[in-house]
Amino acid sequence: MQRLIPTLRHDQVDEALISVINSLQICAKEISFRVGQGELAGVLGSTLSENIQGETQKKLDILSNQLIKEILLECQHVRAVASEEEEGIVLGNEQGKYLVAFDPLDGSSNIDINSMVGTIFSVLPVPENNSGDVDMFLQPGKNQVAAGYILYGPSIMLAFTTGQGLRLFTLDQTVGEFLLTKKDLKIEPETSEFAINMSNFRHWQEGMQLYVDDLLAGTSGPRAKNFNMRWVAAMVADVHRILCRGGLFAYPWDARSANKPYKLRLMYEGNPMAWLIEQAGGAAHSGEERILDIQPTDIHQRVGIILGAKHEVETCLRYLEGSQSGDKTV
Ligand SMILES: O=P(O)(O)OC[C@H]1O[C@](O)(COP(=O)(O)O)[C@@H](O)[C@@H]1O
Ligand SMILES: [Mg+2]
Ligand SMILES: [Mg+2]
Repeated sequence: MQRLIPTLRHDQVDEALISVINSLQICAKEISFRVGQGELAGVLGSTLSENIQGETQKKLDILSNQLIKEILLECQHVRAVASEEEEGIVLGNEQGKYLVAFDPLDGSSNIDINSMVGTIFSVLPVPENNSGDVDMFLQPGKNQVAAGYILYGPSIMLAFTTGQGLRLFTLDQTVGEFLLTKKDLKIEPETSEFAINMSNFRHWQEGMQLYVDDLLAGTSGPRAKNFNMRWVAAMVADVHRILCRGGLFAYPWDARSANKPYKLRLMYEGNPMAWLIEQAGGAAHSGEERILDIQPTDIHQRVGIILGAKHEVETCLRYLEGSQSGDKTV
């Protein structure tokens, strides 16, 4: 089985980018070891602090953030990093060619129940004639040069793309190497499984409510088939399931809080996941536009997310458009 770095060389990926990816691979091994040690490593539980987004930080959020930041900033090719757990960007080498945005620990609420969590990352090129500041990061997701996630589950997996298809690697813990276990992965355009936090139903737009109502109606409803539901509450794990067996994932607009109508973040959740899904032949949309086309205005900006099986995403979008145009008969 092929190791991660030789597959990148085979694909003729730029050596500087390979070096950034190698640093991310080191981070994955460090974090997975601590996740695996759990209570023994003293990493469970919350801290007294909140991140910039007002969310209580878990010990593992802080530790993972610290590890990734330190390891990436040691890489001479990293110009700056942006993290869910950092208010501003953190500068690295002025000559670095790449920017890395990351969610150090995704699915934080799963930490204390020994369930799946992950790390999500997105690598962008440093734009020419840049300000040297946060503006460098404000590029649409279609500019990404590498993106992926590490899933800390029963086995440690890396889903990864540089735009040459989607590959899955599994960490061989006996030798400490990520080995290629699936290449050119594709998602079926049709599905009969969806993932959404149903407890938010009453807060959604009418189109989303109508869409989910029709999924639940099964064979007796207009979709004329039964749909199954899954929700791991860690985007990494829900997206991983979709890559493995198809499905639709949505964290849509909701009306719970006027100044926070979306939960998930564009730069280090939406963009990397959208690219992985598109590379696998799926679709990723905000409800208003293709996620990868969104021009960010803030490194922590939030976004609606509807992604997965291409035809199912298109069907969901027709319900959203239909209800906005007053046509309820989608
Ligand atoms: O608590 P909810 O509504 O189920 O939300 C779960 C979602 O929130 C997240 O945990 C947010 O990510 P963080 O854990 O990195 O803040 C996603 O991974 C997941 O899809
Ligand atoms: Mg997250
Ligand atoms: Mg997180």
